[in-house]
Amino acid sequence: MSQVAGTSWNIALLQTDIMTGEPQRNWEIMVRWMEEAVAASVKPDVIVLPEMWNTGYALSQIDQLADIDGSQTREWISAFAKQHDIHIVAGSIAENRAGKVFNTMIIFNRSGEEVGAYSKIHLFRLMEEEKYLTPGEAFLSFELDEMKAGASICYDIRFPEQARTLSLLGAKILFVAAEWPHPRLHHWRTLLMARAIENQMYVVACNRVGNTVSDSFFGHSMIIDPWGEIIAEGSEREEIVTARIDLTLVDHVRNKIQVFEDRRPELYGVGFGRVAKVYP
Ligand SMILES: O=C(O)CCC(=O)C(=O)O
Repeated sequence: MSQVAGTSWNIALLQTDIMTGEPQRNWEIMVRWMEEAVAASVKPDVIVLPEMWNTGYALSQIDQLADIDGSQTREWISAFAKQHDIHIVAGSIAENRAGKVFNTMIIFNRSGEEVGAYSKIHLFRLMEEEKYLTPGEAFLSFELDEMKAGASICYDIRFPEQARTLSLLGAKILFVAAEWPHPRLHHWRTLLMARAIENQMYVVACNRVGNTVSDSFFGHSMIIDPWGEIIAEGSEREEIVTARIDLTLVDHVRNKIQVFEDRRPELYGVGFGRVAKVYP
């Protein structure tokens, strides 16, 4: 049974494998995982899916495989959220909008209403995303149970400006969908912890597992509290990673160490900061 809306949530991260280039099969697999998550003895308030779970990194065929306007995904996920009375941060999907393909996270509330959509703004050149995908142009802050949250996709977490901007807009929790591969596990864990500590917010990150011809994805989905403590972490296999989070902890941490009051934005940013001395 859900606790008081907006203060305490049970989270379930669906740390699944993804079949490259098989959207129908991926939907069938994902719906089984979602059904397993909602049937658990502790029913989740929020379930989170990984990045590009409809197609995987089938980039050379992505314009044919991407969901047109995300309409099929929207119909399916909205119906599931409403039927099961849960919020769904639907990872991200390849979405074809007027012939351009975006890597888009879509979020639905318990009533099945879409409360936000965010297209990845930082495309990852190491996987040639910029050759096949179009970047989004805006951050996304959204609300679930009147609690402000922010959206982030994989490579985005290397850019602290995004999470900082979202927390300045009021976000108390950052949802991250990822397909983050070996050998950069150390980066994944460190960056997620840093985003939680510096912004004094929950970071809830779902990463896929499994292999493609070129990459091996390590899972290690994580739920990190605003002190930077890891309260749940996945293995390298398919599983549902769960934890209960108390969102009132965010205000407690922000009152204890007043990072947001102590910021000096007038000194930040190249061209804005005053450099006292330059050596040599
Ligand atoms: O930044 C990284 O090391 C991984 C990023 C990534 O795999 C992605 O954005 O898809």
